[in-house]
Amino acid sequence: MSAPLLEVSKLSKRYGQVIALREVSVTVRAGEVTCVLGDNGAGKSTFIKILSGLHQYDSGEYRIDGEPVRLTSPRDALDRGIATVYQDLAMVPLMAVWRNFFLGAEPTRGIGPLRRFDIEAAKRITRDELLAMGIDIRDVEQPVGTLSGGERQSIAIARAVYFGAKVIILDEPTSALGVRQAGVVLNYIMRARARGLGVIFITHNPHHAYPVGDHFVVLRRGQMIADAAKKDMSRDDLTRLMSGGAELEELAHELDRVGTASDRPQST
Ligand SMILES: Nc1ncnc2c1ncn2[C@@H]1O[C@H](COP(=O)(O)OP(=O)(O)OP(=O)(O)O)[C@@H](O)[C@H]1O
Repeated sequence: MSAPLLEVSKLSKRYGQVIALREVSVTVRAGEVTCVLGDNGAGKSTFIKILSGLHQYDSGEYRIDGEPVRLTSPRDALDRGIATVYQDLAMVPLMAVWRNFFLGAEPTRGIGPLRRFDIEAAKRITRDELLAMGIDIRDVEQPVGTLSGGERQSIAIARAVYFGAKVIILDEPTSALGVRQAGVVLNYIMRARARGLGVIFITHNPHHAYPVGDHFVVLRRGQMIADAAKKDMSRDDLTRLMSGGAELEELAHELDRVGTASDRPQST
């Protein structure tokens, strides 16, 4: 079997006294969706930042195509085919869909001083690429801000695919969306997978993760509390793991609150 596209093993990271990640191991293969689930403070953002080259890890190993790497910037990650689609999507709402698609990487025509942005090519490529992902935008001249959240997420995914990503990391792509729009995005995740990409889907929602995931990793307070292939984990197991986490967090918070209240001097 060929080397996984991306593999981290026993990755740890601390911020001062806070252990944000403790020995986290995740493997991503071509044509697979790996879901990383966790509630607030589980370490999801830290995990994304390390994979995308924004943060360094303290210990463990990070391999891309089997080769150990120490990424120094998001550019470095992109050059190795690791693209991260953040919640804010890095799009300009007032600009047309096609302009956003090519933001910062415009196709040019001609050479030397005659080199110029090839608008027609950009529009055509945008239309074709979106269609290939099953996204039927009526008009690529439409400002991105007029599209639905699900459509915007899908365009960001299509853009990453077009620009050569082998692995896409999706940062809570469905969390701000209603059920229908979330369904739209989950559909594009399946399409990216069908095109042979490795997908890391970060979410706190087991109902969004389960239908599209091949593998599930659950983080709680920086630690892996579950790591299983779909055949070894039912939807109920995953939901239970996540709701258990939320309950525990809430309980800890409540205990802190009660503890603080009982420390206060009693008024007479
Ligand atoms: N720059 C930082 N300095 C200190 N502590 C940090 C920093 N970034 C994150 N942490 C802590 O590390 C832990 C993990 O945080 P992280 O943001 O990765 O979790 P998360 O799963 O993304 O949570 P959320 O869903 O709330 O964003 C938390 O306890 C957080 O307070």
